[in-house]
This record gives sequence, structure tokens and C-alpha cells, in this order.
Amino acid sequence: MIRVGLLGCGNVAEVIAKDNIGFEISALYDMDIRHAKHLSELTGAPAFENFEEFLSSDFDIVVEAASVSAVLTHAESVLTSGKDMIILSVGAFADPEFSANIKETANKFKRTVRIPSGAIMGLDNLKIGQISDMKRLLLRTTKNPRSLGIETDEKILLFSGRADECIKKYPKNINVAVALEIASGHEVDVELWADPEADRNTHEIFAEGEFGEFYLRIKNNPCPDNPATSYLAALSVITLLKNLEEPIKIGT
Ligand SMILES: NC(=O)C1=CN([C@@H]2O[C@H](COP(=O)(O)OP(=O)(O)OC[C@H]3O[C@@H](n4cnc5c(N)ncnc54)[C@H](O)[C@@H]3O)[C@@H](O)[C@H]2O)C=CC1
Ligand SMILES: O=C([O-])CC(=O)C(=O)O
Repeated sequence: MIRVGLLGCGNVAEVIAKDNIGFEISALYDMDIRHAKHLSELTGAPAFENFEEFLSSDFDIVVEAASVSAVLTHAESVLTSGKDMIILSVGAFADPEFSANIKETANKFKRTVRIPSGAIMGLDNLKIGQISDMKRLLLRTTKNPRSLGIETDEKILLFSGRADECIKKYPKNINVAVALEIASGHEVDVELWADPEADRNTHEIFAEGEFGEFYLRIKNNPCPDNPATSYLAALSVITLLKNLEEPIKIGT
């Protein structure tokens, strides 16, 4: 059975820890030790205060559900320690230097970094953008102002521009845009809306290219303890782990 070390023991990690299908939680690390200890009580896995001790303990793969800054700080040492990694805070890859360095390190140490589809769908076949022309790719995300850390009585456009700029301003809310960029191999335009009427996190994807046209809208239920994060993001990681060692892979 795959043994998982959780980097980040918040809201997504708790869903993963509770629904461990085909894998076991073997180590826990969070910069807030209380969060790691809470999951330790649920899973029986040890909670580490020191990142190096966490990393050298006995498990196969680090599942990151922490923050963009945690990825920037720790991803390289995870790979050099000989462990694979699943990265949910994919916004870190908007930094081209970091991205190139992780690719080089993963190659050198023969490790794999997997980026789950997270809070969106449709990512698999948008990869065709890597080999065929795509002339429009837009992500329109709408969340409740509370999730975005602001207050407003009316629906407002908070950001319109490139994904790599948006993730700098909203690192906890728009990782999906960077996932779209990596999958499609194209720049993504982003609109981020705050809507006080929104009780779900909605992502709309508009794509147009050599293949034809594509529109997708997903209305995500929020996670129980963090309305900014969609429940789907946790399900996506669990499903990725469940299928990790399957010999037949589905999806592009
Ligand atoms: N790719 C995607 O589609 C999605 C990505 N996300 C991202 O996943 C991550 C986890 O989300 P949630 O569980 O809802 O967040 P959360 O805020 O509930 O939990 C994050 C946990 O990580 C810990 N943490 C943060 N920075 C850390 C660091 N540098 N070192 C160690 N621990 C650290 C925090 O103390 C907290 O316990 C967030 O970065 C979020 O933006 C969330 C939803 C969708
Ligand atoms: O959970 C979501 O709907 C999207 C999200 O927070 C992110 O991409 O960072």
C-alpha cells in the first residue's frame, strides 16, 4: 500500500486523511503543529515538528496541501530525498525559475511530480494545446467575497489579466489557472469575480483552437472548513492516489 506523508494538515488534508482509499497516511507535517497533531489523532500517523525529520521518515510520496510558499520552500528537498510528490498548490509553477529547477531536479533524481486536476475538470484533453494551436483560453472564477478576504455588497470583477499575475495576488484561490497553463501549454487569461450571492466556487473555462470550441462550467461545493477551497480538490487528490499504481491509465 502506498504510504503518504502529508505536507500541510489543513482542510484538504483532513478530507484526504479521512477517505484514505488504497493508501495510508504515514507521516504528518504542518508549520502549525496543532494541525498536524489533530490529524495524528485521526490517523495514528506521527506528527513532526521538524521538516527534515518528517522527510526522512518511512513513506513513499509527499502530498502537498499547504500553500504556494510551502511548495517553493520544500519541493526541491522532497525530490532530492528520493520521494515523489503530488502538488496541489500548483501556483508555485508560475515562477519560471522554480519550474525549470524542479523539472531538472526531478529528472536528475528520477522522481515524479504529479499535479492533480484539483478544483476543475477538463484538464486532461486540454493537453492537446501542447501540440495544436489554441487561440483563446480564459478562466472565469467566481467566489464569495469571504473566500477572497474582502467585503462587498455587489458582484465585482476583482482581477482581469494573466494567470501568473493573478496567482501572485490570490495564491489561495486561483491555483487552477496555473494548472490550466501547464496542461495546455498556453497562457491563460483570468477573470476573478467576487459575488456575495455565490455559495459555491464556480470555474468557467472557455477554449478555442484548432480542435474547435470548448466551454465548461463547474459549480463546486466548498470544503467543510474552508469555503475558498472546493471539495472536488480533495477528491481529486484521493482519486489520483487511488490510481497511482494502476497499470492501465485513463485520460490524455
Ligand atoms: N490546485 C487546485 O485546484 C487547488 C489548490 N488548492 C490549494 O491547496 C492548498 C491547501 O488548501 P486547504 O487545505 O484548503 O488550505 P488550509 O489553509 O485549510 O490548510 C493549509 C495548511 O497548510 C499549512 N501550511 C501553510 N503553509 C505551510 C508551510 N509553508 N509549511 C508547512 N505548513 C504550511 C497551514 O498551517 C494549514 O494547516 C492551498 O494552497 C490551496 O490554495 C486548493 C484548492 C484547489
Ligand atoms: O478550490 C477552488 O475552487 C480553487 C482554488 O482555491 C484554487 O485554485 O486555488
